[in-house]
Amino acid sequence: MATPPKRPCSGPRSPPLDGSFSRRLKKISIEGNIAAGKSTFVRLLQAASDDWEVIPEPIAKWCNIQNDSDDVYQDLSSSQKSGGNLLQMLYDKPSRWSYTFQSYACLSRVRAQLQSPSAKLQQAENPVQFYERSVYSDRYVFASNLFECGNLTEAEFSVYQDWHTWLLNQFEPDITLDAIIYLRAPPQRCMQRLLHRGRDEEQGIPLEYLEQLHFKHESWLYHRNLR
Ligand SMILES: Nc1ncnc2c1ncn2[C@@H]1O[C@H](COP(=O)(O)OP(=O)(O)OP(=O)(O)O)[C@@H](O)[C@H]1O
Ligand SMILES: Nc1nc(=O)c2ncn([C@H]3C[C@H](O)[C@@H](CO)O3)c2[nH]1
Repeated sequence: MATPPKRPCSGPRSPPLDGSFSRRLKKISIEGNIAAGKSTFVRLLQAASDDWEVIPEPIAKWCNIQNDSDDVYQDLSSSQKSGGNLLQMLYDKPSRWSYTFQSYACLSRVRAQLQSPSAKLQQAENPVQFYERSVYSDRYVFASNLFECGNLTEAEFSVYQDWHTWLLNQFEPDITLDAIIYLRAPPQRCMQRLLHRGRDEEQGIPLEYLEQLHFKHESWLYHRNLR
């Protein structure tokens, strides 16, 4: 059977944006440790200007809310509807679920970073899309940390890195960020906020994990190139 021709990668499912809008649109990710305050901060950004649009981290998708009347549930793929709570599975048994979780988290971040601006944003003079985390923290913070802790094997991490590099090359320049805002918070403070927030899946997270993630954020954002 003949191989189908390669589809153009920039926005295959969305109408093309006009060139002047694409040039004006800025893409910024908000990075930080667990419970550093990213969701709180992006909610403030959303309310601050009509020119700003927020794309939240799709945690509801990872937790698979089992409610047919819920908009988020309607948006889940059929494989995920029967897939359980991936975030819970990750925290319960990281050596089994890290590769699966990391692949799915990254896929949802690629989708998020390629999301078409809303109709309202397309009218904006200085449009900005803010993302809660990015394909970069997925790799340089979370996947890298899971590998260093032995929860991703060498083979899994190298397969992950291979398709991550390939995917980003395919979607360049649409996926490229203009800036990163890092919310720096000491791990102890993140721990207090996390316990106070009380999300079920995260109840067993030890301080040591937050310290590892803190170190990964710092070394990634201060000592490495972003690509
Ligand atoms: N600047 C702040 N000062 C004090 N408390 C805060 C601040 N920002 C957020 N919080 C509180 O800390 C908790 C965690 O905040 P939030 O959910 O915004 O973190 P997050 O970075 O989005 O977490 P996650 O990494 O899990 O997505 C919440 O209970 C929130 O109300
Ligand atoms: N392992 C791992 N990889 C990721 O890319 C990732 N992104 C977010 N998270 C976890 C942190 C919070 O508990 C919760 C909400 O941010 O989800 C992740 N965990």
